[in-house]
Amino acid sequence: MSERLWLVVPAAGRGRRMGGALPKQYLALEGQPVLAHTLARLHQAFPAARLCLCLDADDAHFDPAWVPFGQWRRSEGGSERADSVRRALEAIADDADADDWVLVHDVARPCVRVDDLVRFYAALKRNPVGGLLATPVADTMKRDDGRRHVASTEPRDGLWQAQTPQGFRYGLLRRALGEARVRGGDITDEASAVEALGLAPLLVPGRRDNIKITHPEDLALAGHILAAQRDEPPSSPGHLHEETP
Ligand SMILES: Nc1ccn([C@@H]2O[C@H](COP(=O)(O)OP(=O)(O)OP(=O)(O)O)[C@@H](O)[C@H]2O)c(=O)n1
Ligand SMILES: C[C@](O)(CO)[C@H](O)COP(=O)(O)O
Repeated sequence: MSERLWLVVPAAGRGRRMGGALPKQYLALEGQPVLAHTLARLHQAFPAARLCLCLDADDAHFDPAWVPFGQWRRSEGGSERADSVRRALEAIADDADADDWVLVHDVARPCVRVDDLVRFYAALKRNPVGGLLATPVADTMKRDDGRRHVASTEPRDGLWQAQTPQGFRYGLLRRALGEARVRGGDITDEASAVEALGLAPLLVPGRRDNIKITHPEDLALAGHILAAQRDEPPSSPGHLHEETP
């Protein structure tokens, strides 16, 4: 059987840093819930992919009308993001092959560009380990002394900010997240679980407008980004970083 593409969208977070009663994936962004924007972008890039959407078991806000995919299923979220993704991989186990690609994309990143999604997937195919969209750190980095005073200025050379999607073969990702669970500790993205196996995921240069809506001010920012992206000429390079060698 030929390899297939699965999209896993963790959408079971409570949005504690955002605050408010409604989880951030259901907040209105340009007249639509954040979740609908994110799924629409993924569908534009990968219309034939199979989607697994991680939702909280008690989610009272989700509407299946927001899902544009023909083939999709929902899985139950876990207590942490990694648990939600792990459960999604279990939920597709009957149909997924070890060599299938799985792209994991936060529901809270609705501004990801369709051309970056397509470019990212193409880049993955050139790297057996898989990889992630990321941007080089652009600010001067300070370490604090625990009391909000600067202890040191840290070199930023070689530092990248991890984004999503992060993409790996199904078999590798399932093993990596399974072993991470046994080891314990905090895994905030898929790549770190794969790194712990001694492998080196590819850093695919992304763009800084693929923000994660985390804090209250991010929602307005996402609205401005979507509006600006709409007004861009189709061939605009945006703030794309050079491809790494
Ligand atoms: N148990 C969890 C926690 C997070 N997520 C998802 O993982 C992504 C990134 O997480 P984050 O921004 O931390 O979202 P929240 O957990 O909702 O936010 P917070 O940490 O502020 O509570 C989001 O798409 C979120 O819905 C998830 O599916 N299951
Ligand atoms: C996966 C991620 O979006 C990459 O930046 C991020 O690690 C999620 O982290 P969070 O602390 O759970 O928001």
